Amino acid sequence: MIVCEMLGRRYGDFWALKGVSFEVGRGIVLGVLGPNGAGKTTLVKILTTELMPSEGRAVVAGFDVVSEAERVRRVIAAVPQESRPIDFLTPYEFVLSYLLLRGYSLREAKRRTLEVLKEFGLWEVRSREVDALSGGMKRRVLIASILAADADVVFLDEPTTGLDVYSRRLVWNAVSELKKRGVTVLLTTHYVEEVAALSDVILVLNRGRVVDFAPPERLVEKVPGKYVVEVYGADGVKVQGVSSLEIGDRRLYYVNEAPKVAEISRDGSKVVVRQKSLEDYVLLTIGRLGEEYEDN
Ligand SMILES: Nc1ncnc2c1ncn2[C@@H]1O[C@H](COP(=O)(O)OP(=O)(O)OP(=O)(O)O)[C@@H](O)[C@H]1O
Repeated sequence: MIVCEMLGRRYGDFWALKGVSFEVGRGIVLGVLGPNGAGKTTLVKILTTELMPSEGRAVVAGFDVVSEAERVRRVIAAVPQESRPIDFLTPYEFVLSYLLLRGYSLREAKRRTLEVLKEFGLWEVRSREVDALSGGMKRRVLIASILAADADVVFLDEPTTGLDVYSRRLVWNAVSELKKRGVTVLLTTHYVEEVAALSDVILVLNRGRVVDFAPPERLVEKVPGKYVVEVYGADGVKVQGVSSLEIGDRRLYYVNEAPKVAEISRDGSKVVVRQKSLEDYVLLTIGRLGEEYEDN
C-alpha cells in the first residue's frame, strides 16, 4: 500500500530526506518516529503529493505519487500537522462538505456525517461554528471526517498533539477502527506509548535517513538487559558491566537479573524497577541521535 524506493528530498544543498526505502501492506499501521527535523513531515508531504521528491520513487495504493498524483489524492485522506477545519463552518457542514467533495451522494454523505458526529463525541456541538470550539474539538472534527470517508491510506501527522486524554483515546480508537477496515495508516507522533500501542511497524528516521524499520517489540529487544532500574535523586553511580543512561537527576540501568538495588541506590534516592519498553529504545537511540543533531 505504501512503497518507497530510495526516496530523497533536497532543499538547496540540504537533504531533508535521503535514501528512504520501505514497504508496508494493507491494514498496517506504520508509526514514524524521529527527533525534530528528522524528515517525518517531509515524508508525509511527499506521500500525500503535497511535495515533489528530488529523487527516488514512492507508490501509494498502487499509484505513483508523481506521475499519478491525481489518482493518489482520490484514495488517501490526510490530517496534516497543526491543521484545523474551516472556521466559519459547523462540524456538521465541515464533515458533510468533505464527503461531498470526495464524491459521495448527498444522502450517503448525510448518513455518514450524522453517524460519525455521534461516534466521535461531536453531536452536542454539531451546529456550532468551528471557530467557537476548543483546539481539541477542532482536531476531532478533522479526524471524524477522515473516519467517515473510505480512504485506502490515511496519513495522520501528529494527530494527538495538544489533545486531552479522552480525545487522544478517541483518536486511538479511530486508528484501530481504520485498521480493522483494512486501511493502511501512517502515523507520526512524539508520544512513544502511542506509537508502541498502535503501530504494527515503526520507521525510525534521523536527519532524513532510515535508522530502523521494525515492529515495536523488535525495537524493544535492541535495548540491553531485561529490566530497567531507575534511580532518582542520587548522583549517577556507574556500575561495571551494566549499561546505563543519565537523564537529569535520574540514572537508568539496563540489567539482566533482578537488580541488586543496594549497589546502585543511595540513601534517600527513589528506585523504580520496571520492564524495558519502547521508551528505552527511544531514549537510547533517538535521544542520542537528537543530541547529535543538536550538536551539529
Ligand atoms: N521548505 C523548507 N525549506 C528548507 N528546509 C526545510 C523546508 N521544510 C523542511 N525543511 C528542513 O527539512 C528537515 C526536515 O523537516 P521535517 O519538517 O520533515 O521534520 P520533522 O521530522 O517533521 O520534524 P518535527 O518533529 O519537528 O515536526 C528540517 O531540517 C527542516 O528544517
